[in-house]
Order: sequence, then structure tokens, then C-alpha cells
Amino acid sequence: MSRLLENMNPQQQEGIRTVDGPVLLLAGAGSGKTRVVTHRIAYLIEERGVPADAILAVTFTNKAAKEMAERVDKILGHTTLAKPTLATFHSFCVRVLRRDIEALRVNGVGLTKSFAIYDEQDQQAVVKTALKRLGIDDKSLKPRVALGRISWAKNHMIDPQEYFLASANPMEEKIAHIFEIYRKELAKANALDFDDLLLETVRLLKSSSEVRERYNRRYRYVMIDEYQDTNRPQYELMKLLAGSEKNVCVVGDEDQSIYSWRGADIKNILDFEKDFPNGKTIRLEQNYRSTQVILEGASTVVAQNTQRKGKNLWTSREGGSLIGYYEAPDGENEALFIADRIQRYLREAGQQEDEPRCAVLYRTNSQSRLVEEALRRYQIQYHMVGGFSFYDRAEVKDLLSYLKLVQNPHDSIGLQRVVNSPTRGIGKTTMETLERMALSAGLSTWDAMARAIEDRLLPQRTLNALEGFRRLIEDARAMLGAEFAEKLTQDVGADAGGDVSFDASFDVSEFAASQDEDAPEVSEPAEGEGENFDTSFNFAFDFSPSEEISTIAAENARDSDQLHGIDSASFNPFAPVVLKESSPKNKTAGPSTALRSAQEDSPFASSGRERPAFRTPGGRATLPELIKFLNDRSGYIRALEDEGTPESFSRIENLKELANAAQDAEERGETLDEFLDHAALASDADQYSAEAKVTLMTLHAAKGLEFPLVFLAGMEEGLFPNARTMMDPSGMEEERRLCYVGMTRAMDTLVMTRARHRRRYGSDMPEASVASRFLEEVPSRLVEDLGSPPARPQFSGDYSGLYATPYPKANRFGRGDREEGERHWSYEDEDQSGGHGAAKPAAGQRAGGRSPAGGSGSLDNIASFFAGRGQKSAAKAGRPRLEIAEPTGKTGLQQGTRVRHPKYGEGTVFRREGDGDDAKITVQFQQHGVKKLVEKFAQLERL
Ligand SMILES: Nc1ncnc2c1ncn2[C@@H]1O[C@H](COP(=O)(O)OP(=O)(O)OP(=O)(O)O)[C@@H](O)[C@H]1O
Repeated sequence: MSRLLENMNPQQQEGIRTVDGPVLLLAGAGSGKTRVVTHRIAYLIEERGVPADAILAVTFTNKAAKEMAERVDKILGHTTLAKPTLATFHSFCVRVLRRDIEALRVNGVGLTKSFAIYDEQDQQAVVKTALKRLGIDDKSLKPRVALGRISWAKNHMIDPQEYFLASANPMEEKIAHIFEIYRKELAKANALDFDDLLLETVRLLKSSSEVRERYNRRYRYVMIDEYQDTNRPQYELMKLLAGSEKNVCVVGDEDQSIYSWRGADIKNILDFEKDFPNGKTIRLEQNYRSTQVILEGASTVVAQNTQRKGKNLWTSREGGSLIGYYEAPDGENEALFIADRIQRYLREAGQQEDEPRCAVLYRTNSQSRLVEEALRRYQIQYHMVGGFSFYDRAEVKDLLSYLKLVQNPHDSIGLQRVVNSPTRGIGKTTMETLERMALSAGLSTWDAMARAIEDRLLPQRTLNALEGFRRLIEDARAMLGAEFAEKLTQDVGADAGGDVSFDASFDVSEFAASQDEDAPEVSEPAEGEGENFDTSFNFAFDFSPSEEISTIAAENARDSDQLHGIDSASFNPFAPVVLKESSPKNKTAGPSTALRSAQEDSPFASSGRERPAFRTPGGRATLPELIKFLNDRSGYIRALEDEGTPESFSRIENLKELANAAQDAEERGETLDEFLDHAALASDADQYSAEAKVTLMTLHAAKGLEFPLVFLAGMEEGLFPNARTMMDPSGMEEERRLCYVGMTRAMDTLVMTRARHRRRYGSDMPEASVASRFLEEVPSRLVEDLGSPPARPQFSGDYSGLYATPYPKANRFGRGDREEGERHWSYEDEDQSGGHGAAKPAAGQRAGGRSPAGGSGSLDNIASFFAGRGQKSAAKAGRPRLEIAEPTGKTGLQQGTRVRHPKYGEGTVFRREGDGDDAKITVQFQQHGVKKLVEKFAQLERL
């Protein structure tokens, strides 16, 4: 038997060995599909002699692709030189299009290989332009909504015209118009959005048999992971890539299909047998990850769905600890409970010298805030996946926009973003004029700008500013081309009237004079320096072109290093550095200590030694050099330095980090295109780090991962399942699958939590919540209470209408009308028959499915079970209440304390009544007068 089949169960072996013809690997959660896919690739290479580069495996995230590549490499013992292609759909499509998109050009019209990739922000900017052009108020139609519809249409392969024909109301018609403008604008900008990457690849492979056949010849074995989450274009792509040999293996689990909102169609997996009548379906049903308790809990939940093929997942990990449940009075307490448990877990794992790993999973990103705060209070380090990514930061996006313009100057959105960032006197009016010109002449903004300059259509000051910007981009473009030397010589010739020995530095003074008032100041020569002290080229010598360039480059580099206080010894332009004095000081005080030391420290300055990292004279610039050039010549870093705030310094650090990323890319031999593609395709899920002990992420991001301990937080109706899906049965099924994905991430311990009251968007005060129906669907015998505090009695009193409903009228199932105090069952109640105290099983026994009064749910569920236990049993059994540190920042606000309320603003505490959870405080707000608040919920910040 092949070594690759060892330690595999018979189904896994079959999955690995069955390599010819279409195969569906229907793999339940934790059943080893990643293991099978990696071994299958190795099997093809080692046992079947298939060249590695004839294999294509498409995964869901870049991270998964990378990990798979590493695993395959490890299995094969790093013996193959050629590698299989392991990519996401999007990155694969980008590669295809960068190579072959021009095959779609007709009569010189169509996109070129240097197309830009538009992210969501860019897309929104285009939609806003379209709204403006159509005179639609962006309040009556939100750009995000329009974009959502456009994306929906694209994912269903509907074009603007079809959309228009199918539109049923004026709003849809408007969207069709927006869609058409959007499409044209992207075409003019030589840009594609994420959906286009797939669509254009499909179009390319369909329309060019030459290209398609080339890919079919190249990839003889194709594997598609997470097949349940493929959308229509991805499905078509799979079919096109499968070619006539159809050696295609799709891997997936219909119970983990969670991306319908991105157009994923669960039918793709459900209909596999119809699509490929000769295909073979192999089921992987042994789960190696979770304990029996967890697996059974999760399977019972997902069994409520109708849209599924059904699997009998089993595990040999019998028993296991019960699924924990904690019902917190509010979101803050829930978060503190989680932090408390994590602290305990980390401590215990430390004692046993285990490598602890746990995750807190939630439905939406915003839920992370409370958990983060709690973890900080407990001083527990955590890693958060999602949220604000590095590539979303304004300064990083700005610099990327500069780079995108270097790649493709027709990228109008990128141009608009940075044309006046930093301020260079190109105002809104100028841009509007250019936009109008571009629109009427059918030009990109870049071309409109060129025409305005050529025909001198704008005031001189503006033209100078535009010319400066254009030259910046052109010089940067030239740096990447072999014609760099040529361009410099030309420029020098042009600027200096053909006399290269003349100081032909880029004329900053003229440029500066042309600025609007808000334009940045340009550094004057530092006293005693005697030379231009700007970041422009400085040609003061008569050199042969190659020497000239290296000297220019070196001079330029040195000057700018000095200017930015960067120690250039190693000439890694963005290696971690300590920022020295800022430029304003340099300007007035002559060469500062920082400058002098930079000069003295620099081996280049002292020894005249060539800077090793700068390109061979006249050669192509490296990526970090390009970034450095743009940072300097654009004045971006200087503007941030001049700002001189901690925030601006942290932005500079981010720009350096981007240059570090560019350095890494350079070392991997990546081009500018590849570097930008990488930045564009980075996704939330890629941020996951297997080394982190505590990870916070959404349920969506957790797909494919596993952790010994998992918390599912916020198990409440409206939150999870999400309110948007309440009226939509298929949406509800998807939420349930998401719950299944979350539960099956747990290996040993699963804890589900909810808050009885939660603050919701748009309301000042926490609102009562209803337990998630998914809690009800977990058999109660599999659940144990982890010390949920009893529900608080209803309080009375006028708290200025701070609660819409002070305490819930509806019971926790959301279907009754009892007061909170009445709706709990006790153990005694459980043994009674009839009424709302219907018989309830003791923990560990299965009940016969009785319904609580006024409720439609089964009693055999967590929520009803703990509804009964919460108050009495905890008190009776003397269960210790969880010791959770009180949130310090929000207690003990005494008379006279200055506070800030998120809505009412600043004020002074006037009176405090009561203590603990029930403390009420009266605050005199500067703007809103006297308010009486429940301290615990008031979110008051001490000033
Ligand atoms: N034959 C096996 N013997 C022992 N352990 C196995 C075997 N197959 C898989 N495993 C282990 O089971 C766990 C789950 O495997 P894997 O991550 O490949 O599952 P998966 O099907 O991709 O899961 P999911 O779809 O839920 O993300 C891993 O820890 C893996 O090492």
C-alpha cells in the first residue's frame, strides 16, 4: 500500500486514490478533507507520475492555499521542483487575466494586462460618481445598496441591459442605469472589481478556445475546495477548467455552505450528480476533531435543515464534557464571563504544559468590542481576525493608489484619491472640470489631465500643479522600465535646455509658487547646505548617463534619508528606524544633529561607497525603491512629519511597513502587478495566526479552523440568527449552517453564551433579548449550565424612559408573554405535568419533547432547560456565582464626577442612588439637561 494511504480510513483512501473522472468528496466537518486533498495531490505526483504543475487546486483563502502548498511540500519531502498551482479563485483569475486578458480586446479596444483591481471603497467611489451624474441623492439610494445589487447581478451573470429589462420598479431601473455607468467607468479606468475577475476569466475562457485549450492542456487535474460556497461564475469556471478529460474533484460539505450573500449557490453541490452523471460521490463521515457530545449537538442543530444531502457523521471520541451554556444579564457580563473562562483555561493549560488555543466566535464584527474590552481588563493577549485590515488604512491605501497609478495611470479612482494628497493645490473645482472634460471626450481622468496641460486649458498655477503630479507618476513609471536612464537624460535635456551640466533639478520653486494656499510648504535649502534640500532630482554634475543616474539616485536617496531622519546605513529604506527631528526644524536651523549624524553614519556619505541596494545604473528600480521614491517625491511623508502628531508618526510607521512588505515581495521576485494583486486580494481570513492562544473572529472567518476550546457568543434571536434572515426560510437555513460551522470548530470544549439584555444600534439602552432558536435545537442532555446568574427581578421606577421595555414582556423563547420573574421553571416544576411547568428532564436524560406554555419550541433544549435552572437551582445547589471583576471604569461615579455619555455628551454627576447593578445616577449634561440613568448600562466614561 502506498505510504500516502497509511493512517487513512477506507473512505479517505478512496478519495485519495480516485483521481480519474469527476469526483465529489462529500466531507463532513472535521472529517479530514484538507488531509485528503493534500494527500491526493501528493498521490497524483508520487504514485501516478503526474507532473506537479499539471495540478490545480483552488481553495477558499490565500492562507488555506499557502498552508496546503506547505503540507504537500512536506508530504513529498520537498522533492519536486515544479509545484502544483494552489490558489484562490480570485488569485487564479488574476494570474490568468494578467497573462491573457488582451485576447479579449477587439480592434484595440478592451482592457490591458496592467488593469487595476478595485476594492469596495473604489467601487463605492464609482457608484457615487454615477449617482451624482444621474442626480440621485445618495440618501434616497445608498451607494452600498446599489453596489450590493450590482454585485448580485454580476454573480448571477446578469448585465446592465438584462437588469434593466427585468427591473420591476423605478428604483431597480435607476440601479440598472448606475450599473451601466459603473461598467463604463471601470472600462475607461482599465479596472476590474472582484466580481469581474471571475466574470472576465469565464468570458475569456469561453470566447478564446486557444486560451482555454492552453489551460486545459496545462491543468489536467483540477480540485475545487469548499465547493458548497461556489457561485455561478465559479461554477462555470470549474466546468471550463475541467475540460474534456473532466478530472475534476470537488470537495465540500453542504452543511457548511455559508456564503449565499456573496452569490454562493448550494445547488452546485446538491446537483453534482446531475451535472456529472458519471461522477463518483465519496462520503467522509468519520469526524476526527470533536468529541461525541459536540458532534451530536451540532448534528442535531443542522438536521433541522431541509436543503441537504445528509450525512451520518460519527466520531470515536466518545463522551466528552457537556456543552457549556452561560446566560449573562448583559453583554458586558457575557464578555467578562468569557474572559474569566479563558483566563482559567490558559492557566490550566500552562500547568499541564499544553499549547492552549481557543477562539471566541461571533456573528458580526461589532460584537468583538465587548470581548476585547473584557480581555484587556483581564490582561489576556488576543489576536483578532477581521476588522480593520492593514491594507484598509488611509495612508496605506493612498500609497497603494500611487502605485496603482504607476501601474495604470488611467485608474481614475486612484487618481482622484491622491491627486491632492498631500495637498498640492489641485482642488475640487479643478477635478470637477477634469471630470467633465473626461466625460464629454470619453477620456480617462489621466488623459483629460494631459489634454488640459497640453492645451493650457486651466489657470497657470493649476497647470503647474497638475504637471508636477503627472511628472511624479511618469518618473515613477520610468523607474520601473528599462528606459529609466533614457527618460532621465531626456528630462534633464528638456529641463536644462539640453545642457546636462546645468542644475536641472525639478523646478520645485515654480511648483511651490503655483500652489493653492493649502499647499504644503516646500523645504528650503538647509542653511549651510548650499544645495537643494528637497526630494527632487538634483543634477549638479556633468556625468555620463550611467554615472549620472547612480549619483542622482544616491544623492536623492541620501538627501531624503537625511530629511526624514532615516539612518540609511543599510539602505533598507524602511527598516525599523527611529524618526529623528522633523523637517521644519531642519529648514530653519541648518543641518541638525540628526542630519549631521545621518550624514556621518552613512557609509555612503563617509566612504562614497555605492549603495548596494540601489539598482544597477539605469536598471529597473526595486519595489521598495519605488515606494521610497513615491513617499519622498510626493511629499507624503514630509507632510506627515510636519503634522508631528503621534497619529501622523504611526502613519509613517505604516508606510514603512508597506515598504517592508514590498521588500519581502521583491525578495520573492514579485513584480509591481503581483505586489498590488497581493494587497488587493488580502482578505480577513488571511489574518488568522495559528500561533495565537486566543483568537477573536466571526463565524464566517472560522470556517476550516479548529480549536480545543470554542465560545459561541451572542446566541440571541436577531443577532444569531441574524434579524435579516428571520422572514426567509433559506436564509434561516444558512444561519443554522453557520451555527453548525461554529460548533464543529470545537475539538474538546464548546461554550455557548448569550446576554439577556443587549444594547442595540440606534437605541440608548439595552434591550431584552430572546434566546437563539439554535440553543433550543441542542438536546438539553448534552448541556450544562456554567453558573448563569439568576434573572434580575423587574425594577420599577421612572428612569426617564431609558428602557423601551424595562424588562422583557416576552419570555426568553420570544414566543410567550410572561414576565421575567414568572417564566423560569425550577427543578420542581420540571417534574410537574401540565401548564407551563411541563415535565422537564434532569440533565443527562432526554425529554419527550414537551412544549412550554405559550411556546412552540421543544422543552428538550438548552434554553428551556436553563430557564428552569437559572434562579432556583443555582440558589438551591449553592452554586457559586461566577466571580467576575466588575467593570472598573463604570462604577463608583460619585457626585461631582465629570463624565461623558455617548449620546448626551459631557456632564457632571449630580446624585447617585443605590449600589451595584441597580445603581442609578443623575447627571447634569451640558447640552441635554438632567438625565437619570442606570449606571451599569449608561456607558459613562469618566473624564
Ligand atoms: N485519518 C485520520 N487520522 C487521524 N486524524 C485525522 C485523520 N483525518 C483527519 N484527521 C484530523 O482531523 C482533524 C480535521 O481534519 P481536517 O481539518 O482535514 O478536516 P476538514 O474536513 O477540512 O474539516 P472542516 O470541513 O470542518 O473544516 C485534523 O486535526 C486532522 O489532522
